[in-house]
Amino acid sequence: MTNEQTVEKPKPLKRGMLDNVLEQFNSAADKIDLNPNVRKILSITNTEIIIHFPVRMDNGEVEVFTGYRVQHNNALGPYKGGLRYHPTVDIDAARALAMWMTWKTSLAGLPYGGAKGGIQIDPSIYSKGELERITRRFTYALGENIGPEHDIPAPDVNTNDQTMAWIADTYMSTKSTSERSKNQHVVTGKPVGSGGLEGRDRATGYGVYLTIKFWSEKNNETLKGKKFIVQGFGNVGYWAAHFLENEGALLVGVQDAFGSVQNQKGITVEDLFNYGKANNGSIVGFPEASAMEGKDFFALDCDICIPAALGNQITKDNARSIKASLIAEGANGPTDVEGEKILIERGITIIPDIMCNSGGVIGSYFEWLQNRNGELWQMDEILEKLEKKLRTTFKKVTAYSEENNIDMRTAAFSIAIARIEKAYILRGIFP
Ligand SMILES: NC(=O)C1=CN([C@@H]2O[C@H](COP(=O)(O)OP(=O)(O)OC[C@H]3O[C@@H](n4cnc5c(N)ncnc54)[C@H](OP(=O)(O)O)[C@@H]3O)[C@@H](O)[C@H]2O)C=CC1
Ligand SMILES: O=C(O)CCC(=O)C(=O)O
Repeated sequence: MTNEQTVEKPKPLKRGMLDNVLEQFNSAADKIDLNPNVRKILSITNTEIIIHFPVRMDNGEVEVFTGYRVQHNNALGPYKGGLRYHPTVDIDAARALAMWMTWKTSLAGLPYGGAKGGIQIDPSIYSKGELERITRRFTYALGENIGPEHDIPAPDVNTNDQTMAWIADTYMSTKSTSERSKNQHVVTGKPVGSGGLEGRDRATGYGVYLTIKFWSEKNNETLKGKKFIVQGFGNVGYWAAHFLENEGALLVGVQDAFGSVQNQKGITVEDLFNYGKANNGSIVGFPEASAMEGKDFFALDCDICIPAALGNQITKDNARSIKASLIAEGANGPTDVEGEKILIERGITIIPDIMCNSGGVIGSYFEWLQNRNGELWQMDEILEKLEKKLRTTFKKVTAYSEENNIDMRTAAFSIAIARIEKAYILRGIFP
């Protein structure tokens, strides 16, 4: 008798965001023949912080949370990037998102490097008081790993101006009285009444809209009457939809974490926003639209598709069914490498995340400067400056893409990486 054992077959490894960002990086690095030493440095993160910290809950019990901050690279300036509160936050997600920040800040010509972090948590199950204590404890535990001239967090998924105000307050309270106000720019995305920038709330979505507008102008098209869908109706998705609607485009489908709705005759952005506010943040049941299966969402009939939620949403499983001719990546890493290959084969244009959603970090830079210089900027001048900066980047990326006959993502990565390479070489470290 043989002693048979059931051998479990190894499960296929699921491609993660880190695989994607590294593949995107390597593909651009090959194209520009990146200095091999710089390639080694940029392939890995500089610092990775994992913190387990205890917080007392409303019921008196103590829960231990896990927070992350990954600092990828700071060759061009202090680390910069958001904090995400979501169950999917882990070390690999933080690494990938930190790398995207490095390319994003470099591409935008900002004096920053890249970082990202957050807490592995479903914030919807905690009270506001608990979230405040969690945020303050996390900030305290991060200590001098963040700082206004060292690493400057900002909002991301499930964090907002209130979260940033708690972080700023906690961080500043660790300084001597005379030093406190000098440290306000330890975070950006703060409330306007507390060191925040007019317009930072809409900066990312405004930037998404602008890059779509620039693309239409370049192709002698107008946005009027163009149909668009948005995955994620939070900060980025809502504001992008708001500005597109103002320009005459028609929102025909929205998906959030709870469900998906569609109406080919159009969904009024403000009505959906108000419905969501009154409905615990969910769009489900919105009376001016019909519910639909989430799996069919990206196959909706439309001209423009805006993924503005999480990473890895457009993959080989749904890329063939996409009807839009333009994908504007509001989210970070929404299209995986396999999905992207299919989209490119099909002639679908992608405005890559590191350009498309860079309005947020550009707005953050303005806030940081405002705080640093003791100034107060007005909304009009801020949006104007933002547009100017994004237009410059857009022109550079499209020109590079055309000259080298490559897609916009590879062009954007190439420009971003070359700027960092130049900084290293100018310092004389790697001749
Ligand atoms: N905030 C910023 O300034 C910037 C953000 N980004 C990126 O934009 C994206 C969105 O961020 P932001 O708008 O700030 O985050 P928010 O938390 O404000 O909104 C996130 C939205 O995504 C939805 N969502 C979450 N999970 C899913 C899912 N599985 N399927 C469909 N929808 C889902 C949420 O739905 P629900 O409300 O139901 O949970 C919510 O509508 C992220 O990728 C972020 O990294 C990029 C640059 C800057
Ligand atoms: O505003 C910032 O500093 C960064 C925002 C962010 O996290 C992002 O661009 O992905």
